Amino acid sequence: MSANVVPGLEKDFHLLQEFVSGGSGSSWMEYTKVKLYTNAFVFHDNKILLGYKKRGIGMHKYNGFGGKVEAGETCLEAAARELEEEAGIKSSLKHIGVLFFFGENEDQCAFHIDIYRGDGFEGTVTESDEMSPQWFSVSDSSNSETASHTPPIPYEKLWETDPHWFPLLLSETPFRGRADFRMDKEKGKLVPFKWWYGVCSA
Ligand SMILES: COc1nc(N)nc2c1ncn2[C@H]1C[C@H](O)[C@@H](COP(=O)(O)OP(=O)(O)OP(=O)(O)O)O1
Repeated sequence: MSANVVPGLEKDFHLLQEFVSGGSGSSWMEYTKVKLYTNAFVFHDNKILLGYKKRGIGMHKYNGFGGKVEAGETCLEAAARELEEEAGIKSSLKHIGVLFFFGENEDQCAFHIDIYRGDGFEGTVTESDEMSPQWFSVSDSSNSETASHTPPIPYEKLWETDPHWFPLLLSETPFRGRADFRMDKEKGKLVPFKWWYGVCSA
């Protein structure tokens, strides 16, 4: 296997073309286990639905709707379940990407997050214990009536590495990526120190 293969993204790595990479880290951190998660982003009428996370991982950030894949369910089933539990809606979900994420922790546990995109939805968007849903504009803000009533995507309130791959989600471009976070003792939080994102060329 090539030395440039990003650990965690071995599957179909040869089909990926680098989109963006960066950070100060020279090598990827070691992990000993991987947990499966999902994250679903619903689009409607030139808007994207994001949830303000009220508790748990990523608290106080905006994100898609998702969580752990439970035993006995597929990632797609988990994504649909989490979307309904956290936002009260159903959508026809298409797999659009994978995020492999490692944040320094004692268990050396990494996250494999399957990212889904849904265009349109059924049901009524409803706040849950975990997420407060809100629509954001994906239009060019200068010439859209929708945009004038809907705030733009709050990039500064997403996970710090999300702005790297959001253009791919918005343009429906399949992607894979990895981001490693390290504990910054002065800031008292995990901060990104190495990332790589690629687009699927086949
Ligand atoms: C860079 O790291 C991350 N980026 C993004 N965009 N999303 C991430 C990152 N790390 C985790 N996530 C996502 C993956 C999941 O959608 C949620 C976390 O799920 P949660 O812990 O809330 O899982 P649940 O099964 O819902 O948890 P409960 O047992 O509390 O219901 O964040």
